[in-house]
Parts: sequence; structure tokens; C-alpha cells
Amino acid sequence: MPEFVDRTEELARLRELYDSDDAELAVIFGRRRLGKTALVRESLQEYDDAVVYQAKQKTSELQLQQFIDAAAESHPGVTRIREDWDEILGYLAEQDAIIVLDEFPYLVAQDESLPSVLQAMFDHELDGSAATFVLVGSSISMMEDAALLGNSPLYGRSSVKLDIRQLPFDAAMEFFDDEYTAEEQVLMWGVFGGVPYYLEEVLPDATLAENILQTILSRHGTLHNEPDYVLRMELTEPTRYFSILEAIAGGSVSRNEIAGTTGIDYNQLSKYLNRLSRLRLVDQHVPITEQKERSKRSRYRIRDPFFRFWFHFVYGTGEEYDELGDDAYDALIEPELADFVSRSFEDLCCSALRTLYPDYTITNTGQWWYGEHEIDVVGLTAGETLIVGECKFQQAPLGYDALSNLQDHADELRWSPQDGGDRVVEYALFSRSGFNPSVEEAAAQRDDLRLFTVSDVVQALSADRS
Ligand SMILES: Nc1ncnc2c1ncn2[C@@H]1O[C@H](COP(=O)(O)OP(=O)(O)OP(=O)(O)O)[C@@H](O)[C@H]1O
Repeated sequence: MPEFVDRTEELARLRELYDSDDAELAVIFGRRRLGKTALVRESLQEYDDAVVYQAKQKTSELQLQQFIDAAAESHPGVTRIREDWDEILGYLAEQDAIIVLDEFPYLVAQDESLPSVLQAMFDHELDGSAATFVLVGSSISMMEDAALLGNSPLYGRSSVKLDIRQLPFDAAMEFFDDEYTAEEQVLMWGVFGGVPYYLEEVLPDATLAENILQTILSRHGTLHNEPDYVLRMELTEPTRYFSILEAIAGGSVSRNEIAGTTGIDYNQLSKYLNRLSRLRLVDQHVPITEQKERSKRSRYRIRDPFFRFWFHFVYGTGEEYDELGDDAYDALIEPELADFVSRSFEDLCCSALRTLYPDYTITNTGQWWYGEHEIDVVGLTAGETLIVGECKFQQAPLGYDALSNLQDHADELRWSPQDGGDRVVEYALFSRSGFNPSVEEAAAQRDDLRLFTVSDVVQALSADRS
């Protein structure tokens, strides 16, 4: 298990606040399990006298008492202050303390005046203080109400807002021993994604199949109910959200398709999709050449690979896996897995593009589709070059038809260089299982075609950071 990986930028920003001579406020938010608490702990390595309080769901009196106990460890004078949030926090601010309120929403649930108390402090009382307040919360909706949205008391007071997301691919791979091949790494990523807690649950010395069976499919598996638990924390009426996520995971990706599959009225769908998007569960994608606000070709995707896997393979399955026992993987997962992981592979290819094509200034990467046409990987450059790629994560070599299809699709993609000149197209083929001789021959003869294996992609993603 790695000590602590990545989050370099977040750590630097927090430490900047701790070292600042002014009073500062940081707001850290993100779903459960993403590593908010671990990030704060890591950031405080060299700050012994920080006051860290992990709130629990208790009465306001008990919460305040426990906070005072935590604060007294480094600031004993706090016990002489009247037991009142305003007075206690004011005292600590005078001491220039670093004050971490982890699970801040639990405090607000018991004492809804707390955000306004902090607001008043920041507006009137903290001149001359070098204190740092760090508010951490897993419930995105409650953090929005308290600190993030325009009408919240602390809106505009924070110096730093950290929206914690899953780790990137190469950081996630640090959780595993080195023995996974590039292909296995992509499969692991496609199933477990980059949420630190999920990566910690991966059993060492076990195959992917064993891991899927024991940690996810088994009713006793540690991740068997995880998305259900996380969603119920955020949503009081989750049924419709579950149906939407299930529909998206099953391949209904446009609004029309989602409305058709779930039976939810098309006009009501926006409300639910917006909420899922604010919870960072679903992303709206548009073809790379279009603007999000204007596009009529939006597609929705579940952002996190593990949630995608769970809604695709686990949600709503009842006892099916228990009955199949160890055969469940071979019977229900394996036949679909390559196809399922191929979407994650496409994303990884997009992320690797800048490293694979270092001679170009790539301004944007993404996908493109129009009617029957679709391109898995597109890189727009600041010059005249358009990079287009086709990805295959199947266990068969990629044939010449993939190249000719890619050329046909690229012909339909409307994009012109910024200087108005003619564009030049670079073709890329990404394959898990190599290429047919005809493709290799073409690549040997043409300057505008490059072939990449899974190892090339994985290496590029690691090189990115080193
Ligand atoms: N960057 C990281 N490197 C290594 N391990 C990490 C990292 N971030 C988190 N972890 C580990 O992942 C697990 C979940 O992290 P943590 O408890 O900090 O998440 P959280 O966002 O605070 O979630 P929760 O609200 O569920 O407590 C912990 O065991 C933690 O040690």
C-alpha cells in the first residue's frame, strides 16, 4: 500500500495558506472515499499544532466539547474560554491556529448558525490574524449550501476551493505491486478507477477475476454495496437517480434514450441530470468540435469507472451472483469485460495523446460523433494538424477496415486550422492485441499513420508525470 500518492497541487495550495500572514479559508469537498481526510493529514505533516476535529453525528454540545478537547491538545488555553463556537474559534484565530473542521456538514446539521458565525468572523474579526480555517465535507449538497453557492454564508470568503476527484491513472497504479502488465493495469483501472479507498480494497496477489468476485460481486465483498451507500448519503429520494445511472451504464446515453429507458419525462430529466452532474457522478460530453451549451448531441457518462462497473454489472442483480458462486465471473463478467473497459481505454488514449505527439501543441483532446460517424480519440492542435485515432480493446488484432473507417469518419469531421489554411490529418491506431500485417505495412509506408500498443499508452501516462 503506498504511503500517500499524488495531490501535489492540492498540498501546495493548502501549505501556502498555512504559511500566509493573513486569515485564510479553504473549502475541501468531494464524495466519500476520495481521500479528503488523508489529504489534510498529509498537508499538516509539518504543522504539529494544527487543531483537527473530525465531526461525528452527535448533539451540538457534544460536538463542541469534543472540538475543545481536540483543540486543547495544542492550545490548552482554549479550556478557559466560554463554551461557545464563536468564542472558541475567535480565541484560536487570535492564536493564528490552523483549524480543520472535517465532516463540516455534521456540525452544520446540529448548529445551522455555524457558517454565519464563520462568515461574521471573516468579515469583521480576523484582521491581523494569520489563522487558517479548513472546512472539509463529503456531502456536496451540504457543502454547497454552507460555503460554495452564491447564496451561502461563506460564499466568496474562501481563498481556496478544492474539488477532490479520483486519482489519475498512473497515481492509481501506485497502489498495486509492479507485477501487473500494461493490459492488466488498464483492466484494473477500468473496473476500480482512481478512488483511493477502492484501490485499497483490491486484494494483493489476486487476479482481476478473483478481485471482482471477492470484493465486488460477493454479497460480503467490501465494495458490494458501496455506490448504494454513497448515493444514499447524498440523496433523500434516490430511486430516479439510480434508474438514470443504470440506464446510462446500460448504454442509454442521450437525453432521449435516458428518458425512453427510465420512463422519466424528458422535461424533468434536466433536474436529475444536473444534480448528478453537480455530485460529480455524471459528465455531459459533447463532440470535441462543439460547445457544451449549444450542442444537441450531448451524451451522458458515469464519471467514475467503479461506479460505471457497479451500475453496469451489479445494480439490480439480486441473488444471481450468489447462486453462480465462483462461476459468476466467467458467466457474466468476462464475456463483456473487454467491451466495457474499452471506453476507459479510449479516455486513457486521449490523456496520453500529448505525450505520444510531443511535436504538436495539442489544445484539446476528446471524442467526436455525428450521426453514424464516430472517432474515439481526437486531438486539436494550435497548428494545422488534426489528430484522429481509433481504439480497440478486443482480443483480436486490429485490421485494415479500422483504418479505412477512421479515414471515412475523419472526412466528415469539420475542423479548420486557426490560420484558415488547409488541415493535415495524422492517424493513430491503438490496439490491445496488435495489428494485421496490412496495417503494419501501411504504417511502414505512410508518415501520417502511427500504431500504438497498450504498453505505449501506459508508458506515456507514466512519463507524463516523471
Ligand atoms: N492520496 C492518497 N494516497 C494514498 N492513500 C490514500 C490517498 N488518499 C486517500 N487514501 C486512503 O484512502 C482511504 C480513504 O481516504 P479518506 O478517509 O481520507 O477519504 P475521505 O474523502 O475523507 O472519505 P470519507 O468521507 O469516507 O472518510 C484511506 O484509507 C486513505 O488512507
